[in-house]
Amino acid sequence: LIKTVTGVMACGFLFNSALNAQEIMLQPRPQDMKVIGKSLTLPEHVQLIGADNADTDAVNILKDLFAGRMAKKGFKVIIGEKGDKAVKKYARLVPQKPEAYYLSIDDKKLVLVGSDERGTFYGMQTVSQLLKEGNLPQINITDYPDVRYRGVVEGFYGKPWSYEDRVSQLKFYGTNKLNTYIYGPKNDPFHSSPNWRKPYPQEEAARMAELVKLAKSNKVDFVWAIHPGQDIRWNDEDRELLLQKFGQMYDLGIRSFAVFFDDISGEGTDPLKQAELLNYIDNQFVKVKKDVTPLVMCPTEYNKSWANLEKGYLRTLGEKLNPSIQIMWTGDRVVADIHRDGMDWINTQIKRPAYIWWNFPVTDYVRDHLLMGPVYGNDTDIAQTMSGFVANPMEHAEASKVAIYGVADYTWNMEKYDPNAAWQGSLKAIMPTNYEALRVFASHNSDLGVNGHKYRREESVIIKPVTERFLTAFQSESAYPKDDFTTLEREFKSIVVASDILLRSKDNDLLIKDINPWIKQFGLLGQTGAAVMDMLRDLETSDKESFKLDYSLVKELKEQMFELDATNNINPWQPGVKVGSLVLVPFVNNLYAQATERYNKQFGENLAVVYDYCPHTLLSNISQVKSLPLQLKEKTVSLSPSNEVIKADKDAFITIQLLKATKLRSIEFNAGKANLLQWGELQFTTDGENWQALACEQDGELLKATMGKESVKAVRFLNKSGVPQEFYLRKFTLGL
Ligand SMILES: CC1=[NH+][C@H]2[C@@H](O1)O[C@H](CO)[C@@H](O)[C@@H]2O
Repeated sequence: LIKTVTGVMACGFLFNSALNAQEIMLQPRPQDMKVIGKSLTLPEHVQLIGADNADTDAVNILKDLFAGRMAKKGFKVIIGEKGDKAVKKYARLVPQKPEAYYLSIDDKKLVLVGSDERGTFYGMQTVSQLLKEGNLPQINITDYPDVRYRGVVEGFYGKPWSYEDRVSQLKFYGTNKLNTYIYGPKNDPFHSSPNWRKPYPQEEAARMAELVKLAKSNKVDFVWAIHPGQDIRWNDEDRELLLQKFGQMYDLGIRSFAVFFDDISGEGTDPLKQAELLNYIDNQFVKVKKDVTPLVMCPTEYNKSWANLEKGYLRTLGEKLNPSIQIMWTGDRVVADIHRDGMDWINTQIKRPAYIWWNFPVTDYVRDHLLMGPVYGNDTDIAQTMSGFVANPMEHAEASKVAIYGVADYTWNMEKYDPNAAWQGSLKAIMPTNYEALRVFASHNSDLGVNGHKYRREESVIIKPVTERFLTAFQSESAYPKDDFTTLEREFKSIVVASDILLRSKDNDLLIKDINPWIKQFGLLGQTGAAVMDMLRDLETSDKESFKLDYSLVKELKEQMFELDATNNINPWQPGVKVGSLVLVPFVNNLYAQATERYNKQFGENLAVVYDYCPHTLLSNISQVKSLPLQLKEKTVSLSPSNEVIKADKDAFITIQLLKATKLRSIEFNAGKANLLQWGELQFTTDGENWQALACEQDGELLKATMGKESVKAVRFLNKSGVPQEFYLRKFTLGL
């Protein structure tokens, strides 16, 4: 033993057990990594070489990592960018690509060479991850990003992120090698019409300048976007006002700019005018300033389902826009995964690689849901077809990190992207201690529910087949498999435990505070499910008394869930707090109803059988509308509003049809247009056949029908102008 220890001590290190490449999980996954020897303990003394010329942010991280170990002589740490003298010997090993690096660690030295400053910084992020275990693997890494611009576009409707949110985000991007943050919150009045013309108030401007500085030290381009299209006038005055605003943002430190023309109607949608304005900005501002990155724009036709090829909007932009201007694209639809054929199509139209705006995990059209599942569904052989890939997140910043982490892995090394590995890594990153509780929560909160974009995600993947098999068995009166019963019961109990742990977790206060209502709702769902399983056990043992108790408990818990849903996250779009909506909630509701029916039959009782679903129907011939969900509350049925511009052809209609004719308390409709009644009409029918106009009073853009005494079977809004119309679907609500 002595000999062995003496042997390894010879080179001044204690060798730990050799890690093999698989055990070393790095985020994002590097392009090429080779373990070349056993891990080393941290050297006592570290001798820095090249630090004066190397990237400052990288050197700062290095000094933190090896704090207290700096010395004149010792383990060599050689750091620099290609071209620096200190790393001359290794320069040829660094890939000739932006943000690339070469990292080599052996028992004598650590060498880190960046193809540029970002490369060195990213290499240092990797060193920081390698040191996490408190030792140094002997390793060779050659690494670089697949996609040029990678990150996030804060481009959603709803409550913009807070300053604290953004600070946490920018640091997260630095750690995960994301280099782009596009600031474009739809509800920031100084981003969008009409106040895009105005400078930020002093206080807000100062905060923005702070964020820009933080972005810089995390190697993130802070891209400030403007959204002028809804009221821009194509004249010199507005053009100069826009340049002035960019100038003010430049003075705050902004060096990257974007112009969004999405979700607008009217004059601002003219592609020729848009191109002229953008080229003017490019020539008079971007090219003149010299330190500003290429201009980014979001087109009005930002997805293939809205492309009007005869009008040639996209082709015009492709032909007219300066080649360096990046054109954003959400894919085949507003919310869609990105595929090769779609990329080939758009790149041909716009004569450049598209800059992807991926509308995930944004939930501004399903605000009652959280999307915390894996990032998956995008092709992994399309890195060369895009210039950028930014994700549009939820208004819940911390919760969005699950998806952002996945996007960081996907865009850095696309071919080797593994959705599940990235998903687990993200959960560990945002909640290191209570990872398991968060995994349970996130695995059942990943689908959107029924929505206008028809975009769905997997949810409760492991337990889904068990619930289906179990329910089928129960319905067919055959004995359900005992181990399925146990599996389900355990799942519901693990949900209760996970919820309790998360509510008290100290891992990530921002996250727990932000999604608190969903965690509470999740705990109630777990309790409800466990109580329904108890009802089944009572049926098995013919224990009437216990059954009635468990039945009442479930009824009470469901009312608590309803109450929590009705009093949290209230908003005019999709209010409330939904959890496990794809698999667990329908399963629990169905089983509860079926067990009650079984009980009534078995004991000749008549406990109320409650099914939860919306019995009313939405009918429409507008493709953007017909898949929207109806929301049923105690006293109202509403159509889920939409953020986009609705294009309604002549004779377009939107109908809410009730299960049976009912006297209505109120009918309200808001299309975001004051001139609505010039081209549209609110109508009702008592028999589903004959329609009559509703007398309405107009309060701004809101239409309120005066109610008659008839029982109404359906209400519809009709475009009776004989020509296509554009409007917003802000509200369509019937008071029952
Ligand atoms: C490019 C684009 N603009 C809109 C649209 O996509 O839909 C997103 C999801 O609703 C919304 O957040 C965004 O502001």
